[in-house]
Amino acid sequence: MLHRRKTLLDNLHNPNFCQHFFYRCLRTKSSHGYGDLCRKNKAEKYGDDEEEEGQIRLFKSIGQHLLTNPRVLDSIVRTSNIKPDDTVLEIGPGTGNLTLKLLEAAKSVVAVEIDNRMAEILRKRAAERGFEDRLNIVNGDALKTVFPKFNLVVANIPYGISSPLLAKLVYGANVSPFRSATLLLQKEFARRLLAKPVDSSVVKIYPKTEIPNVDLDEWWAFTRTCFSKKNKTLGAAFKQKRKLMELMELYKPVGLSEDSNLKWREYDSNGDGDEECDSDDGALIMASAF
Ligand SMILES: C[S@@+](CC[C@H](N)C(=O)[O-])C[C@H]1O[C@@H](n2cnc3c(N)ncnc32)[C@H](O)[C@@H]1O
Repeated sequence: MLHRRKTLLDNLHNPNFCQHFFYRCLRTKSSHGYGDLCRKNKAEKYGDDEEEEGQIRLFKSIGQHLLTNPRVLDSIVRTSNIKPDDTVLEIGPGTGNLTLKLLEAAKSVVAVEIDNRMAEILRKRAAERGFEDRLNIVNGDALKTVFPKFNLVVANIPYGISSPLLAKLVYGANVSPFRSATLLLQKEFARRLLAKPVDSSVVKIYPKTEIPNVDLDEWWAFTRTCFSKKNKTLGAAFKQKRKLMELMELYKPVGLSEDSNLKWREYDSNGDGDEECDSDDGALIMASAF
């Protein structure tokens, strides 16, 4: 299992690994002409940050921004390099603007959508185009659902779950190996993921062929400890006594000597107190370090 998970690791720092593409005009107003479904119930469920777009209510709290620019949609599909025998996983298909394009190119599409209004619209649109037999709609939370088999990922993913979703794709148990993942990300997230300024928010991730010889659980604990506070450099983190003690705890099983323990303690310049944990940054660093 560990071996299989490691084959999914992405070298996101390698310039040949990630490609950046267009970023302007990625999100435009939608006008699907579908009815205003379940407005009251959804507003209660997702909070009051709804926004009317066309005739369907969108909820910013679950990242509902629909992509309607055909040029952008076509570019994403081109970038994905879909082959006729591919099964594509799309997370957050919304009303299906991208899904229908994917279905034109792929053998089949697995679409995981949390909002049953969107899932219904997608189902209807796919049936109108005769695609229903090649579309598997999973109506549920992508973070909790076990994905059916797929071999390629293409998605305009919901911003709010970008980090845990990426971690699930890369490290998740029961996640199929995939050839690449073409993801439309929030620009700020793409910048953090690649650890450099970006002028695009579409990234293409390729699974790594060489597997780093590390224990992923140890690595995860290490990165969480190092990057547990937003906007703090490693240098600043390592000056904290509490942080050093956490690292010492992590290293105990591999037999760090007492001497090095003492040396580390000498770096404790101010030893300030407790910190909040930002697992989002931890997950990102964990993914990008490979
Ligand atoms: C940025 S929109 C993209 C919609 C569509 N793919 C497009 O490009 O027009 C994100 C979609 O993800 C869905 N979504 C949000 N959170 C989700 C989750 N946890 N699991 C599955 N889908 C989710 C939203 O309902 C929304 O349809």
